[in-house]
Amino acid sequence: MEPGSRGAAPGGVSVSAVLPAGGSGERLGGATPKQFCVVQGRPLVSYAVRAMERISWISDIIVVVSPENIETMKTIIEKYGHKRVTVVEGGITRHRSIFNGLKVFAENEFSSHLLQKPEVVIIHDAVRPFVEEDIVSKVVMAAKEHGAAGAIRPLVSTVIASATDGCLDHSLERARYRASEMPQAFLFDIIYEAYQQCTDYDLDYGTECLHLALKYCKTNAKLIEGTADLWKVTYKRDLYAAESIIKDNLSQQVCVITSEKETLAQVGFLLPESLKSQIKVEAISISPSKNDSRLQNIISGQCYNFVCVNDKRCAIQETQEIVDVLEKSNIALLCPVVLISVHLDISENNSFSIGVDDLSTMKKFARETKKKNILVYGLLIQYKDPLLLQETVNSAAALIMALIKDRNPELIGQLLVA
Ligand SMILES: Nc1ccn([C@@H]2O[C@H](COP(=O)(O)OP(=O)(O)OP(=O)(O)O)[C@@H](O)[C@H]2O)c(=O)n1
Ligand SMILES: O=P(O)(O)OC[C@@H](O)[C@@H](O)[C@@H](O)CO
Repeated sequence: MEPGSRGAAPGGVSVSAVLPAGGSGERLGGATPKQFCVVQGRPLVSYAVRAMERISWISDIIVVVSPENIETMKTIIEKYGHKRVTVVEGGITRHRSIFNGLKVFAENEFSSHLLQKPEVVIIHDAVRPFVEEDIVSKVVMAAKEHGAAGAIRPLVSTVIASATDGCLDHSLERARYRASEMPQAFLFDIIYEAYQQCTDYDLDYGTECLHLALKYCKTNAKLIEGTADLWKVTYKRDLYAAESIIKDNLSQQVCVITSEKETLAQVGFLLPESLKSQIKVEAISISPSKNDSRLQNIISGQCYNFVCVNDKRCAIQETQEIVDVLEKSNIALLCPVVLISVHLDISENNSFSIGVDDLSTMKKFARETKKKNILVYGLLIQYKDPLLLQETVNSAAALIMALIKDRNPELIGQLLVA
């Protein structure tokens, strides 16, 4: 559902979310706090915001950032068209940031306008980009019933306690314990009351919101088994892992576009067949016009990869028409789209030649299109002997999959040869 339209919250409760994003990311290193590190062209925080936006029954999304990042966050919201988002100033610790995020519903000193207090408030670290509606709904429903709820995951390592001499004192039976993850959710009044009663020690050294609800409101949170992708980006390896998962999510489907021309029909059939063993393929035979319903449906289905098979030496015109359709659809606003322009040379003597001018035209076109977050690559399929057609098409399919999976902006405008 598009952000902005309201759906029915689970159990009919009003729900809002607080995303703490005010940290400095010391453990990850680098000058940029991890929530603002760019992954596939977009800051990490934008993924968590988008995940909450997609949940239509979340009324307000509060992003809590450090004072020096307020403007950065507002720019991100503007650039990526995020809706229902309010930016609030964070504190020197995560608990203090979360508390500030909650205050915007209770005290109007923290925001230019007092937001409607929700019955249930979700708290979700902004550096946990992979959160789906299902787990959020389960946690919210459990919080409505129990007062508090949180996602948990099995421990990977055993928890041990060290003695003062630095040696093992004891270890915990791993099966009895779980890792506390996010999202968490609370009846607003419970978690707000808990934060109001917090000592400075709690606010400065605590790491667990569920504990605050228990300590100050005698509320035993309901624990909900979460999915493996709820992990938090903490170290550099986590950022690499997040990028890899996002690329994989973008590489699930490809649309192969060929025209009805006879010269293209064979490759236009063989190429999708060769790709089908590696990726979901939508093959359409059209001259891409702006209002072709099949192309529009494929784009609406969140397809981020397109292959355009042409028989012209430098088919920028056809590719430009697809770029126009993609740009109009806004699909590249949040994630880069891969567009591979396949040039077919099946002439007897391979007279088809791509000159320096063609290559520089393609590079120039690709550089311009990159500004629209569309990555254009060239691929030449040439063969003389019809018996080599299938082998050449298989090689082309392998190159197409490599370009889709890698989504490397440094290779835009280059011409690969199958
Ligand atoms: N003063 C703080 C500290 C942390 N957070 C947020 O709380 C979430 C989880 O905290 P953590 O992973 O510890 O983030 P950092 O504190 O930035 O990491 P580090 O401890 O490595 O500095 C992050 O989204 C972080 O931005 C926050 O809002 N305000
Ligand atoms: O301790 P950190 O600041 O790294 O991250 C906060 C985590 O402790 C927290 O997100 C979960 O344990 C759930 O409370």
